[in-house]
Amino acid sequence: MNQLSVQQIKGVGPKLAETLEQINIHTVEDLLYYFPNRYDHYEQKPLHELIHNEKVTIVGEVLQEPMVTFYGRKKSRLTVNIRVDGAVVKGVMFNRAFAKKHFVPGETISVNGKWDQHRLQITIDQYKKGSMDASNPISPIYSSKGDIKNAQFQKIIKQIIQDYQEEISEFMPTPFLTKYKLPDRFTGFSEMHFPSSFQQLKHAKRRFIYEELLLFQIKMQLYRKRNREATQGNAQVINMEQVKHLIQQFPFALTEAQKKSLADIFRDLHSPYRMNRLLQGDVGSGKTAVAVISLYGTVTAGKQVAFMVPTEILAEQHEVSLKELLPNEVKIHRLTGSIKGKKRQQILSDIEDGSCQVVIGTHALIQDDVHFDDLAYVIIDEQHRFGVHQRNTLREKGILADMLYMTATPIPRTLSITAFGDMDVSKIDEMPKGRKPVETYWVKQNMFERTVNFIYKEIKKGSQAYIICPLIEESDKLDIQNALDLFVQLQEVLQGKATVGLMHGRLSTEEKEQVMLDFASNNVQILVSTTVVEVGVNVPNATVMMIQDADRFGLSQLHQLRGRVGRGEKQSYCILVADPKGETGKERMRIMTETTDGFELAERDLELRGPGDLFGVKQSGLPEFKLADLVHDYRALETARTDAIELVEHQFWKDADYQSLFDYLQKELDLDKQTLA
Ligand SMILES: Nc1ncnc2c1ncn2[C@@H]1O[C@H](COP(=O)(O)OP(=O)(O)OP(=O)(O)O)[C@@H](O)[C@H]1O
Repeated sequence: MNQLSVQQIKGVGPKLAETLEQINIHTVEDLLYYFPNRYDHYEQKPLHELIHNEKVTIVGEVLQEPMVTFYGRKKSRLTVNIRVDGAVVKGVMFNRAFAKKHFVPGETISVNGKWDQHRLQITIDQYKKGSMDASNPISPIYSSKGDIKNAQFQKIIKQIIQDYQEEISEFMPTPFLTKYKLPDRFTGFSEMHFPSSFQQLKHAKRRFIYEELLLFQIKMQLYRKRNREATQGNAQVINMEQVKHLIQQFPFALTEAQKKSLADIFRDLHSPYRMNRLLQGDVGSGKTAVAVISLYGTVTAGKQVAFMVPTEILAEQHEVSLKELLPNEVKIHRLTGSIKGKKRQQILSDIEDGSCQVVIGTHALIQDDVHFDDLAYVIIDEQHRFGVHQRNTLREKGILADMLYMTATPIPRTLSITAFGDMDVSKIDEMPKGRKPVETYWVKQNMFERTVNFIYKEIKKGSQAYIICPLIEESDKLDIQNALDLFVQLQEVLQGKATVGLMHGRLSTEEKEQVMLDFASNNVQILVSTTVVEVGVNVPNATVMMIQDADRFGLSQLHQLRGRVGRGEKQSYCILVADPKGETGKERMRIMTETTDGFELAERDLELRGPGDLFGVKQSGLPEFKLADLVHDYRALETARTDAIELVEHQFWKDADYQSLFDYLQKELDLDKQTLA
């Protein structure tokens, strides 16, 4: 039935079909899943029960001809008096002067709009001659994408529900429908589009939310199964003696959590299955150390490693630490977008002939002209910035290497089982010994001088500081302290006392490199920067992180920034400079001063801002659900996941009762039973 094209629907001509195609509706099923984005409620209530400022419906008699006044260019205001229950209500409608003819004195009219109780006035959105259809008071409103009017949508969908009842077959397993008291598919669709009551609408929504999450989770579990089982021949022969030797040479002893993660990774690297693992750990917990040790394993197996990071700064920084930590004979190259010409050619050729064992770089690593000789291990740092799409690019390129994704962003469980449901997870849930929690203070803008004095005192003790600003240059629109201004100002104030550096995204690669080197070697004591230092930058001697206009950042981002300090043994400080106007801004500042636990912050951020903002849904490749909401439908998500795991473990595709579910999934997944068996 989902194959049925919209053109086959009665009343849909080629032109309408084309418009539907433009908004990505090709089949009858697409239309059925095009749920209303809200519902208007035309329930009539007595005047005294109407609530001020709410949308209401009023039915009454038009008292006299409406009055229309014109003002400005093309603007108009229509006023009409309507008699309701013996009272007179004033109806006001803007810029629809043509509607005057529909308001005929003595006739009944129904109007819908915002109610002003004090003036007994309604701002009319919709009107209809005669009484409202009392039999169907809940009316679906579709988002008016394209040129299709709401009434048209209603008509087509009504038609489908009438004509295709037989074809709308159920694919959800009956035991689940019974267990969760969910309506069947046909009832679900008809209640979603034309609810008989809000209660029924609620059940229909529950059904489709669960359906959406269950299908998604089954896909994840199937991917996971397929990845684990269908990619044999990946076993690496690692020289663990050499790896142990490297660990002994490290400047510190590994934490238990690091050791455990390493054990997980080495188990995967040794195994014939392809690793698909997420390494999660709060900022500064020592993920990079784990990555370095594990990649050395692959080097000892005589194979190549690609280490992908989100920014050029990080690529440089990691290159330096890799060269420091790994034995001299390991050949390491850095490949980023800004490396061009002969140098690039040389690097590409070293990668292709296998003489270079470790390549560290940005997206440039997955470009078409990069060919590896024997790539066996890919590490991707700051996972959410690459997202599912790029993960798939690697997969599509036929790269069957073992994969490790690292993220410092503590991912709330709801998100991790959604975005990373197809992966195994290792967590570093312990900080290296001797770390002191960063002390966080929230100060107002007018305390700037005191804060700078504080920073100066820290610098006299030999430490360093970051000052982060949201924008590079002054903007007319936003009254934000900007990096350039602040840089100039500080240079003046601290002349002869401290060196100040400036870092932002518009500097050339060489300039950025130089500034970072100067900061890393303490030639620059204060680094004024935009958020380019947000992820991964590691200068353990820095003890102050001051963030200007801190209320403009989300909690997770503030936490990332704060994570740039407190990376050594000295006490570190984070100073949030902000005069937030709204409650959410104030709340964020308070939360930051109360906890340094990344997971708690991420959960709070999710509550305050929603999953889209936290990760930037588009870039992150987080699935965009039609109905399900990752915050509110948390329970349904957990249930769906448990059910999906169970279904896949029990090989539901072999069970006759689950055939329709399998058939439904198969179309999208391109899976056949042989590969699954
Ligand atoms: N076990 C350990 N004991 C002491 N210091 C450690 C340990 N592991 C890592 N470090 C040091 O802690 C700092 C942070 O480590 P690393 O950069 O590996 O963390 P990370 O988790 O990658 O951080 P981020 O997420 O912020 O990039 C580094 O200076 C590193 O040398």
